[in-house]
Amino acid sequence: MQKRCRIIYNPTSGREALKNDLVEILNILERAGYETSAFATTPEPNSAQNEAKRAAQAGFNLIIAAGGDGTINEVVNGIAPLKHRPKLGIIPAGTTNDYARALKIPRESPIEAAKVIANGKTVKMDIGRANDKYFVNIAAGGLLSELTYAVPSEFKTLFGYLAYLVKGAELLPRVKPINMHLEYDDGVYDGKASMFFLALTNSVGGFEQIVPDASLDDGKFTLIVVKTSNLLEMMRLITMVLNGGKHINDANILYVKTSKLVAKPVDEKMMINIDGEYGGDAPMKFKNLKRHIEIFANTQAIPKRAITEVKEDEGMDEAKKNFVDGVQELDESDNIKLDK
Ligand SMILES: Nc1ncnc2c1ncn2[C@@H]1O[C@H](COP(=O)(O)OP(=O)(O)OP(=O)(O)O)[C@@H](O)[C@H]1O
Repeated sequence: MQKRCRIIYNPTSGREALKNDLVEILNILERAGYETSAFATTPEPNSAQNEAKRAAQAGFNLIIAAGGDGTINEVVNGIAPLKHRPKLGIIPAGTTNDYARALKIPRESPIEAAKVIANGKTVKMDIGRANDKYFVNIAAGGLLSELTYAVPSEFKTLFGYLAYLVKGAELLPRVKPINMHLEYDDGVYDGKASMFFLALTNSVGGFEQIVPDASLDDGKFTLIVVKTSNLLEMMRLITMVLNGGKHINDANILYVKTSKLVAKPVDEKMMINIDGEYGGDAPMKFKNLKRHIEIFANTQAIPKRAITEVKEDEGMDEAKKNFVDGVQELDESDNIKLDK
C-alpha cells in the first residue's frame, strides 16, 4: 500500500520562503513514494498539534513539520502520546532552527531539507516529557531562561539570532541567581544558580558546543547548571563554550547525564522554558523518553558518537520499484489492447 505523508506548515514562519517551494517539495516526496498533502497552520492555539494528532490517527505514515522550532514542538506534542506514532520529517523555516541544526538538516533551503527526507535515513530520537508536555530540544529554568520569551517574534523574524544577543546583553546585568532544588539520577543540587538546562541535543540557542558530547538516542538528558550570574564569569563561560566546549569542567558549572529530573523552586518563582517557549512554573518533573520518535536526519553529517543506530525508511526502495513496475504494467496492457 502506498505510504501517505502530511506536511504541516506554518505559513508565517521565519522569512515565509516555504510557500514558494511547496510544489517542488510535494514532487520530491511523491518521487520518494509518499502520496502527500499539505495543511497550513492557523493562528488558533495548538493548530499544528491538533492536525498532527488527527493525521496520525487517520493513518498517515509520515508527518512533516515545516516551520520554526515552535511548529516542531507542537507536532511532536500531537503524536508523542499516541501508541502508533508516524515518522517525523523536518523542514526548517524559523529563525534559530535549533533542532534542524542538531539533525544537520539544511536550514537555508526547504528543498534541500525535503531531499534529506527522500534520502530515507532515520534516527529514533529521545524526547523529553515535562509534567504533561513534550519537548525535543531543551527545557530550562531560572532567570536567564526568561531571555527567550523577552524577544518579540516580529523582532526575531527581522533580525534573527541577533535579537537574542541584543536582548541578552540588555538583560544580563539584571540576572541574579535563585535557590534551586534539583534531583537527578545520581545526586541532588541544592543551591543558587542563574539557570539550569536540560538538553536532548548539542544545539542550544544557536550554539552547537554547549553539549559537546551529546548523544541523541541514549535515553539521557544532559543537565547543565550555571551556578554563577556574575557578568564577567558569564562572558568567560561563553568564551569557553565557543572554544570547543571547555566549560563542562568549570567550577561554575554542574554538567551531568540523567534520565530524569525533579526541579523545585526554594523561595522564589521559577519559570520553565520548554523548546524556547514559556512552559509553566516549577515544581516540574522531567523524564527522558528513550528513542520515542523516528525522525529523518542527515545522518552522514552527524558525529558517529551521537547516534547508536541509523535506520532505513523501509519500503523506500520498494516504492520506487513499484512505481517502475506500475509503468511497465501499463505499457504491457496498452500493447495487449493494441494487439487486439
Ligand atoms: N497562519 C498563522 N498565522 C499567524 N500565526 C500562526 C499561524 N500559524 C501558526 N502560527 C503561530 O506561529 C507560532 C509558531 O511559529 P514557529 O515556531 O513555526 O516559527 P517562528 O516563530 O518563525 O520560528 P522560531 O520559533 O524559530 O523563531 C505559534 O505561536 C503559532 O500559533
